[in-house]
Amino acid sequence: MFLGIKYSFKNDGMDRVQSKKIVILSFFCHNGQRSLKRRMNMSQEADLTLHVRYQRDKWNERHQATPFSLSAEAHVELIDKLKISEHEIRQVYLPIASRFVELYHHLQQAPRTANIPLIIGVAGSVAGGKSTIAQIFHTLFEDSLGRDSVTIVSTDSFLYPMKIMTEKDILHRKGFPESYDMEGFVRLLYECKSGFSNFKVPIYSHDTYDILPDETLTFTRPKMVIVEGLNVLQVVPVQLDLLKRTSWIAADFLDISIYVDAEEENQIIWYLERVKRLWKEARTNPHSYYHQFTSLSEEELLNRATNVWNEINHVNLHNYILPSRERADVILHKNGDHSVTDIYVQRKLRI
Ligand SMILES: Nc1ncnc2c1ncn2[C@@H]1O[C@H](COP(=O)(O)OP(=O)(O)OP(=O)(O)O)[C@@H](O)[C@H]1O
Ligand SMILES: CC(C)(CO)[C@@H](O)C(=O)NCCC(=O)O
Repeated sequence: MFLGIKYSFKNDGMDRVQSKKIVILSFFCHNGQRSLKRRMNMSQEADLTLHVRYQRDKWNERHQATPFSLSAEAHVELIDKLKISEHEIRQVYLPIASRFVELYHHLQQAPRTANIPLIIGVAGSVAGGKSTIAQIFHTLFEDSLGRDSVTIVSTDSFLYPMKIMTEKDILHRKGFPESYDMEGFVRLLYECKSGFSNFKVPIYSHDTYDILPDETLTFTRPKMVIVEGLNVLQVVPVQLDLLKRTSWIAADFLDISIYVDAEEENQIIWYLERVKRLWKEARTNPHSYYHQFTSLSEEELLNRATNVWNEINHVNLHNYILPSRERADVILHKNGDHSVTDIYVQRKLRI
């Protein structure tokens, strides 16, 4: 095992990031800029000039004067249910969410973009916190735009079912580009941006480790769509039936993208915590993929999961996920306790 990481690995609190490409609204820029180069190795430096880094205290100074409201329902959802601190919501997520909502309203005013959903991509590592951050934004957006106006789609919905992955002999590459129906995913984004009304996507379950055979997510006329997944910013060109001459990637259809970043040591801890939770729940659920491991001791389970991380998720992180980070408009770097320490924003205005 090249990492040799044990479950007891502690967060060392270090942060690092790099990046590239265009962005958003003026409020993100100027204050608190600092070169990232000091923190990067040589091979990454070429891309660093495209992002501006805001350390958390600078970010807070910048946004503390702006009044942001949070309804009682959103408060319950975020603070009581998701267990995100009010501090974190007010200081980090609300300022970003309110600008995305402004952008949505702005686009609604132009006939060309009216009634077309805003699509926000959330990328990052396995167990890095993508779906939690997608959930935070979902709650904040619906607080402004109304209930059932925002949909989260996970790209895991486009993983090939386990049966097909077994036939193709790619189970050991689950989460790698070839394990997804990328054409299906990109087609969904294309249809959202073309003004289609009704959508239907498969559902993936971490419990069964597979696509659920009889369930689908349906949604109609969303105002915003949050697509979260480790491959949202990857360059996997596909051709669509209606637009045969051009190759498309998912990022072609995103209005804004966020990369959720953290030290790998922390990601492994979060991953192992999730595996342990699924394993405990599997004791009373024979349908769970983790039921087959309930005879293992906790140490055996965590050793097995560490191997899975090292052999699959670590390789995926370094070969395919991290190389897409530079493409993100906003990079949120999290500490071991999930608090955001740095916000990196692309300099170029996208829209
Ligand atoms: N901001 C946060 N505050 C507290 N806990 C969090 C936060 N973000 C994530 N977590 C915890 O970290 C773990 C992984 O988070 P999450 O499921 O959101 O990751 P993910 O990137 O969507 O994973 P995957 O893509 O593999 O499904 C979960 O146990 C979640 O509860
Ligand atoms: C479903 C994905 C690909 C992403 O969420 C991931 O959780 C996964 O299952 N990776 C394969 C290796 C593993 O963690 O079991």
